[in-house]
Amino acid sequence: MYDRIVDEPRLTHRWLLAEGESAPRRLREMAAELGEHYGVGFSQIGANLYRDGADGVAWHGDRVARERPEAVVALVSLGATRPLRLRPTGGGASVAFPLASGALLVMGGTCQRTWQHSVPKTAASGPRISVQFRHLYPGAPGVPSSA
Ligand SMILES: O=C(O)CCC(=O)C(=O)O
Ligand SMILES: [Fe+2]
Repeated sequence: MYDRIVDEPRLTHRWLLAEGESAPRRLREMAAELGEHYGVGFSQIGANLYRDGADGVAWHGDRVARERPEAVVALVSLGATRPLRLRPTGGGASVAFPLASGALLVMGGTCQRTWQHSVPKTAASGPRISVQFRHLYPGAPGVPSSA
């Protein structure tokens, strides 16, 4: 995701907790509680702002997947309801998850390798923020490649 080019008109930010960056308290609390629940140490928090329907993100799998056989990516959706779609990697029928404000979607197992996800552009939408929680992977910023 972060090292290759996908169509992503939207505004993004990341906090790298593993590098000692401090995210807002609420987000750190969410990372801690979700991590405890899913049994992983979330070490980075991402936030995307989709300003309107013209913002979106094209089909992709998150980079964490290529470094690990399995990965947990948890995301919390805030604001306008936008569908997050999932399809088998490379194509095929997709399934849509309309994420209302406050919805939690967790992608686990091999999902980032064997499936792709996207948030398609749409004719009209109010603003939406997606907050994602990802865990350490070798070679990630601040993580030795042997980690
Ligand atoms: O907007 C979303 O909920 C998905 C974001 C996403 O797939 C990403 O940032 O990698
Ligand atoms: Fe993603």
